[in-house]
Amino acid sequence: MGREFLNVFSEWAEEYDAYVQGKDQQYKEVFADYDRILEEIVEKSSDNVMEFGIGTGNLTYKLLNAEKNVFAVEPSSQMRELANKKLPEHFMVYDGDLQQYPTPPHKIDTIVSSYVFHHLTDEEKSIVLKQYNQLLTFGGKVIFADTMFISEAAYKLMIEEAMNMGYAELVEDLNREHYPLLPVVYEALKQAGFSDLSFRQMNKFVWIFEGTKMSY
Ligand SMILES: C[S@@+](CC[C@H](N)C(=O)[O-])C[C@H]1O[C@@H](n2cnc3c(N)ncnc32)[C@H](O)[C@@H]1O
Repeated sequence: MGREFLNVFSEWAEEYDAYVQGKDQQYKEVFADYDRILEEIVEKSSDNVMEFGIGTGNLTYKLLNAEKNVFAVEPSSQMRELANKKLPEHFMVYDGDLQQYPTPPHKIDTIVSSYVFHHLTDEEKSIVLKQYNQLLTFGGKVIFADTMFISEAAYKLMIEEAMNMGYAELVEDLNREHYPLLPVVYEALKQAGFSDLSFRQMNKFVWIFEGTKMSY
């Protein structure tokens, strides 16, 4: 699992930046306030950041501009190629994913991702959050932005709404991938040893959640 959706992104890579800027009506609301979402992650981040699933490098770019030290991981070679064009010449983007990644060369006090966590099943999410807790320095944070739903009913309603709008691609996406429920993520974060948990809704689909490592 984990890399099961990779071909979607390899095919989507060239057009991805147009989507996040609202090119496709079906995904307009998913990417509403995209830049503000990334900027909020940057504001919350400390100096030594690990980023998963960097895509074309939009969040990485903002993190580097804010003078963060970034260890960037992305499994799609097409996405890595596009990110390399956007990012500074000698910046390395590593081949890796949410579950398997190279060891960071420096300590990590913040782990971030945007629009990525739903590639894992709930069980896999729980496992990796425990690993991230181990990876982080004391007081370190996990800060993820992704599509999430407050309940199963809210998830179903969103699929129904997309169906009524005739958004076949979005309906297929919502049915295929593992968009989590907030209470499930809350419990997984707690079980993984994170405290000071917070969830903030950024648009109709996307929330940013945050947890702090307060014990070893
Ligand atoms: C919707 S894009 C988000 C890209 C970028 N983070 C952004 O906010 O624009 C999802 C990215 O996650 C990557 N991805 C897919 N499966 C993954 C996995 N298991 N672990 C890490 N990244 C994954 C894809 O290749 C793609 O670049």
